[in-house]
Amino acid sequence: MAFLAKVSKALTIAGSDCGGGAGIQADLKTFQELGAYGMSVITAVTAQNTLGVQGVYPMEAAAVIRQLDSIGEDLTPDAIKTGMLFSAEIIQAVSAKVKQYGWKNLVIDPVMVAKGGSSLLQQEAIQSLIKHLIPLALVTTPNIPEAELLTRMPIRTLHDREEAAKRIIQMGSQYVVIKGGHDTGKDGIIDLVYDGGHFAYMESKRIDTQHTHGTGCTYSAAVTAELASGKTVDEAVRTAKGFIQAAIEDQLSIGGGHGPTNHFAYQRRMRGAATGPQRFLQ
Ligand SMILES: Nc1ncnc2c1ncn2[C@@H]1O[C@H](COP(=O)(O)OP(=O)(O)OP(=O)(O)O)[C@@H](O)[C@H]1O
Ligand SMILES: Cc1ncc(COP(=O)(O)O)c(N)n1
Repeated sequence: MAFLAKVSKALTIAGSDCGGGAGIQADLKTFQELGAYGMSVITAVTAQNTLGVQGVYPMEAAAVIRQLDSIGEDLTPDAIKTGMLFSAEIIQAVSAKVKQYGWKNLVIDPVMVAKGGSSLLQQEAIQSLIKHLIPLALVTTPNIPEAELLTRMPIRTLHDREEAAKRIIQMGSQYVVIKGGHDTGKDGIIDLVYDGGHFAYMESKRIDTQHTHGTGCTYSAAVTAELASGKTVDEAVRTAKGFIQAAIEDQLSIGGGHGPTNHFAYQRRMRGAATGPQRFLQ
């Protein structure tokens, strides 16, 4: 008799990045590397590469709803993440389906603006995110500018960040991670993790590189893959930090601008680095 292997399943609801560094593509690569079966619901197609975003083509809400139903009618994700959602209409559709199917372990990466400055979320959709989606979240993972827009407060100090984290918990998310990638003031980076009870500070050294396209997508996808396999939030954010640190450190030579992170790096290190895709590049 054939042996049917059980595998954890992770779903990403996000935009496509044809250049492969961010969005759906970064998420699926990260799921695969961390052992989760990856599924995707596409909210928008973007034309982008390491030089910037050349086009944004949102899906009709009906197409997003149909994809969500195809997942919900047959497949039960063990964890879900959202990335680029683009409009209030899509956010409301996603929130309704998460509730309808009773999906748990929702990670929200509140993607708003691409590194090059292109808008990936309509301004008026921010309120929708706060009202409809964040109350369903297990973990919300804004970067500093996103946390400022969600909370409408400037974030300059660590104390400001703690205050912003409290406000995001009040919106209904069970955990919040305010990522420190945009904090230019110091040599080190601190990701602040808050569960409504106590603050944890995940510190790492800042890697001096321009190849950080898709760091937020990759980080939140790693959290999602770990939650899908039954890890706690504390365990998941720790592994995700290791995953993104390796992915930024072991730079790939791809494109002429802000290159993608290295999704192979974490597992390659785990295997002892002797084998793996990078050897073909040397
Ligand atoms: N230069 C860096 N060196 C080390 N870690 C970094 C660096 N930049 C970002 N990170 C880490 O990458 C993760 C994502 O953080 P970041 O603040 O870049 O998210 P983001 O801005 O949402 O990403 P994106 O630009 O892809 O949307 C965090 O864990 C952060 O600490
Ligand atoms: C489809 C999609 N989703 C998310 C991002 C954010 O990533 P970054 O801020 O690194 O450009 C992106 N550029 N494209």
